[in-house]
Amino acid sequence: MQLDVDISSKSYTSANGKRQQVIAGMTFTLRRGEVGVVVGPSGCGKSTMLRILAGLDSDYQGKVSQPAGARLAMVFQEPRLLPWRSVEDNVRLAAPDVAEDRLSAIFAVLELEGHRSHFPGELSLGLARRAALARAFAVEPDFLILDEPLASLDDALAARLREEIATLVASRPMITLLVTHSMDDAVRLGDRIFLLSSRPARLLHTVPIAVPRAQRSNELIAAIKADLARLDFSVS
Ligand SMILES: Nc1ncnc2c1ncn2[C@@H]1O[C@H](COP(=O)(O)OP(=O)(O)OP(=O)(O)O)[C@@H](O)[C@H]1O
Repeated sequence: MQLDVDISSKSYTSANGKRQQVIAGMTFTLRRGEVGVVVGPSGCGKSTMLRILAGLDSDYQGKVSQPAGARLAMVFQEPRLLPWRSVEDNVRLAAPDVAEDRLSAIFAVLELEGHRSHFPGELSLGLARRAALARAFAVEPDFLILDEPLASLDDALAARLREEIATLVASRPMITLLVTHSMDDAVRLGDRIFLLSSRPARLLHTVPIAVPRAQRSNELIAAIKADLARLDFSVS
């Protein structure tokens, strides 16, 4: 089971009728069990790429082969929860067949047990993100897409949520693709890092990280980040 991506071009037509190219070339493969992390400057076309990979946008040049029969879950930048449903109902509606013990395990990992009956309007951004993640994992996806799941959280909460994502990713073999602005998140979570250029996005470097996630010491992470800093690449 693998995801094959070969996008040669993607353009939008703006309100004034001008065509704007957003993606200029991206070819990569992700296999089952792998976490791919996409890093690129703001506005370069990352969310656009994720929408294409999720099958939400077919207006591009190239070819994307999702794994046959793969169940997809996507967590958007803004947690899209149904406001009139509790956290637990949001999850159950997306995953009506989820087993009780699996549901409890997911809520426990994400520290949501005490929030099952809360409504989205009562949640902080961090909690809402975790609820959206719980919903994605309850679906038991084969292909998981996460669009900046740790953005605008404070450092301590982002670090905890990153650990929680790593635990969940380890709990089932799937293809995971995550977008982030943080090289630290990329090096801590990724098996392969895809570094994109500014708009129109082009894949500049693919950086594999061979050491298993659980064995990455702070020293190793710092060394990999130092190596990455030597590449011709900037996220700003
Ligand atoms: N539906 C659309 N119609 C026209 N232009 C769009 C549309 N969606 C995105 N764009 C433009 O495409 C470019 C890339 O947007 P996209 O959201 O993919 O970037 P991004 O890398 O995810 O940005 P960020 O890091 O800020 O989240 C931007 O210039 C944006 O304005």
